[in-house]
Amino acid sequence: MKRVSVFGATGSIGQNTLDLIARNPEAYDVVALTGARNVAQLAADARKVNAQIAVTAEEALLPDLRAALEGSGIEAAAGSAALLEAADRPADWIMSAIVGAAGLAPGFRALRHGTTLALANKESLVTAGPLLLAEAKRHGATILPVDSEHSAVFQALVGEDIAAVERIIITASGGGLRDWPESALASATPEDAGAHPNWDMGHRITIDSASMFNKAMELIETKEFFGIAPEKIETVVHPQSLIHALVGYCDGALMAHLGPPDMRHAIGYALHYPDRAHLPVARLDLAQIATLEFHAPSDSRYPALRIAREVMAAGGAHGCVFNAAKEIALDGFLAGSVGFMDMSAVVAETLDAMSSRASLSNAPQTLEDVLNIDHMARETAQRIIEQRKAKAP
Ligand SMILES: NC(=O)C1=CN([C@@H]2O[C@H](COP(=O)(O)OP(=O)(O)OC[C@H]3O[C@@H](n4cnc5c(N)ncnc54)[C@H](OP(=O)(O)O)[C@@H]3O)[C@@H](O)[C@H]2O)C=CC1
Ligand SMILES: CC(=O)[C@@H](O)[C@H](O)COP(=O)(O)O
Ligand SMILES: [Mn+2]
Repeated sequence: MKRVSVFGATGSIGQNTLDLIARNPEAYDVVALTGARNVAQLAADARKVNAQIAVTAEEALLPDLRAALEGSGIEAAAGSAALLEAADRPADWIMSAIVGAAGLAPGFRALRHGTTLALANKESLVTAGPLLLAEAKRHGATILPVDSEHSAVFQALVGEDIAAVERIIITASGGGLRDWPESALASATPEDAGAHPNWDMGHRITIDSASMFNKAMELIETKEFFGIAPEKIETVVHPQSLIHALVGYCDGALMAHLGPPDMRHAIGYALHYPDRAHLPVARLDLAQIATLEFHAPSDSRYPALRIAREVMAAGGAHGCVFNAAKEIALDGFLAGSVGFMDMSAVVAETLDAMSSRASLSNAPQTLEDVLNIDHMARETAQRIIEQRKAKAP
């Protein structure tokens, strides 16, 4: 039996992962499930898959989790130390699907044990890519990409020499506001931006799709994970989200990965890797689809893409600042204190402010370094939001 743990089990990726695991219960021994606020779901899933332990990130919710697990024999725990302890529990395969930089430390910890880390948490690579990959190498651990575009690239690279890659193209749906006139975007609300045209995902990544911060993160994720020069990484708007990525080789061949917009494909690929197994995803009917469209993303509509290019060029700790500032700007948007188009301004101003205060040119050497820079960037972004509010008419 494969010993598996799911971090972020109550979220969109976590639920899709558990769907695959629950379809084949005799194949898996579930070690740990983690969540945060949704302890009812966490406890129900822990019972369903007979997990050893359920952990909520929210210490105050431990009594609720204990009550929900009463009589099951399943351990309950809470808080950040408990998340790390869960990552220390022996497992062959661990899904990293906590949202935000909060997912970095548990995933990083799990690598110590030489496990296979299925990485949905893109923030880990944006924030600390080189450190994470080095930690995996040090301990003989494997990181498998789960983000749909990166899983697609990974699959298009099987049997190929990375040196023969001329370009990588990751596709973008254009997000929930793609049909809005650009002049109206400034007034978009979280509700407007929170409906994705193709994918059913968590609220934060759905809004990041609308602003293209999701694609901006994915450009950086591509650079970090595949070690490809930024100028070889492109994005193209593809409204159907059926081609997830393409890899272009030096002979002009372009290998595309197609599939329905269902994350159980990328999760299942990582779960069964290096084998392929039957997965319960729809099969594409190309004659029915008939048309696949593509167009270049507009620079003025999606400033996040330009910022990501600057971050990739600058390297060092800029990705960490970029992600932290983006998380704070998104919090502000959700709270109504930052406009939709102002999120990119907050991120750009935070990068400017941090560059003048401290040298970001060196890659962080330890997890503590990363967490310190992340903390500083969050404070800086928060201050910039306050200053912008004070200046607003
Ligand atoms: N959804 C998708 O299809 C895709 C997602 N990703 C990436 O995967 C990750 C997860 O995304 P998604 O599943 O959509 O997100 P969701 O918001 O649906 O789920 C997030 C999960 O993280 C938990 N969580 C939230 N905050 C914390 C915290 N501070 N500490 C510990 N756990 C926490 C949540 O718990 P609770 O709900 O109990 O509060 C939940 O289990 C993100 O990094 C995202 O960018 C990548 C590609 C596709
Ligand atoms: C499913 C997945 O991988 C998401 O990251 C997806 O890419 C979001 O869609 P867009 O960012 O293309 O709108
Ligand atoms: Mn993606």
